[in-house]
Amino acid sequence: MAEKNAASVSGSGAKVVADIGSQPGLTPLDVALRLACEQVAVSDLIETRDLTDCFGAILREDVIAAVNVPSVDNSAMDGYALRLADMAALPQKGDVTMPVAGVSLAGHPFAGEIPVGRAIRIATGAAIPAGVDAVIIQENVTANADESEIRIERAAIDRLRHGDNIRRAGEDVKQGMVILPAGKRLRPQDVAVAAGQGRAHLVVARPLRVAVFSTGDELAAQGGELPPGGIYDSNRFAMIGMMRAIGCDVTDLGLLRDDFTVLQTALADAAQHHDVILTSGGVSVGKADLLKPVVDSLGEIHAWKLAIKPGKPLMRGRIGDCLVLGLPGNPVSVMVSGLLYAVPLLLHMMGARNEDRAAVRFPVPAGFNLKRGTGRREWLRARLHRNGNGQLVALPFHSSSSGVLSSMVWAEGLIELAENRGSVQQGEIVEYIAFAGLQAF
Ligand SMILES: Nc1nc2c(c(=O)[nH]1)N[C@H]1C(S)=C(S)[C@@H](COP(=O)(O)OP(=O)(O)OC[C@H]3O[C@@H](n4cnc5c(N)ncnc54)[C@H](O)[C@@H]3O)O[C@H]1N2
Ligand code: MOO
Repeated sequence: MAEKNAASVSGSGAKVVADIGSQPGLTPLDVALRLACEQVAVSDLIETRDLTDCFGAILREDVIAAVNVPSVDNSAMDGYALRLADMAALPQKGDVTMPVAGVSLAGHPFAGEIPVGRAIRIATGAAIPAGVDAVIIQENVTANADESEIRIERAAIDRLRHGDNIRRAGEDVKQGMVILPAGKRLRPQDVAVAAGQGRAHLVVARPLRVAVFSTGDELAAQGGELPPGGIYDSNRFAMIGMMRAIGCDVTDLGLLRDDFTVLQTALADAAQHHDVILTSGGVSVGKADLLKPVVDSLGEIHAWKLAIKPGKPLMRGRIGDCLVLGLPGNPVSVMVSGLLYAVPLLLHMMGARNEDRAAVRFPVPAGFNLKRGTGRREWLRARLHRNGNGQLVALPFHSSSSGVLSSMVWAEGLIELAENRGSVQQGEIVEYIAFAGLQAF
């Protein structure tokens, strides 16, 4: 029956039915993210920032080149600017000598046209005088003591071609072109290219205000005693780190007990002052898993349970205008669902372009065997390893438990196994996602 294989996700009155293959009740990640991006609006909050504060921000304007870069033809090397016609007029055998008519330095151009039969001493970045066809590097030239005359090696003359060592105006950036499109997450080179246009400010997304807290009666705060059976809260730090890495303005709301009223009061208050609430724990089906009923009592639940491993019980809801993301409590689940669901969704809210969210993924042979059923997309904590034949293979951590946070410390990336992927045999190709390619690392 079609119903059995369909996940139904309701939100804002909309009912969406997704085909989820062999995991009834679970929504595949791609579907869940697409629905979330449709239902959660791109924030219209933008701000103008000094260039030096723009690193990592999401650009919210198209940056159009105001000037050509370089602004004029200039020399790529230190040497001598020449006319090719003069070279042709010289004796065609042996080294040649030529008088030097002047100097062109960066910021101090030679005025006027190059005189016939003469060279101009030129520095890297200096404007090419009118009439010049090529620059010969100084290593191929010997100047006399007062640099009034040069001797040019024959081999260098024979090699010289029109345009040699000349960088043309607009060769790098042409005036009028979109040099940075809106939605780009600004890396050092992006900010630098804007600086090259003389821009002192850019319009970027205002950081989302994200409230973060961990839930669970077993949790203890750092610096305090660890009660019997207790566990120090680690998830909050993983969440804060991931949110800061994508430029969010994070409020650390600490630990909350598994108590309906405590959670309700804290969430209601946080929703007033934040764009997003990000929590860990309490989203599964246990007696103390109160997050869903609490969010339901204050707003709406839009999605629950994804066809992913780890991270299955992830919840998305809303309290007023505040997005609520309830990540599952297991420490690896927090990180994996945070990196692959929360981070892309929040980047979408800040206006990031799709392409910028693509992780660095590449196919690698498996260096392992794995028995596996199908249904959920799964990520194994992994590393790349060069085997005895010099071949790069992906190796998973020895435990796939979502409680083993140290596996994330060991790992340098994730092996992704698609929903319909069966068992893996050594040597078969698997998808590897490098942490370095994920936005929050
Ligand atoms: N009967 C079922 N039980 C469970 C299911 C299920 O479908 N049926 N799903 C499992 C999956 S998958 C996950 S993931 C967990 C998630 O449950 P919760 O979100 O309710 O998380 P908790 O129960 O609160 O905690 C799970 C685990 O993680 C530890 N934890 C929690 N918070 C932190 C923290 N801040 N720092 C460090 N460690 C934390 C907690 O002590 C638990 O060990 O549910 C499964 N159960
Ligand atoms: O997300 Mo749960 O961690 O699939 O174990």
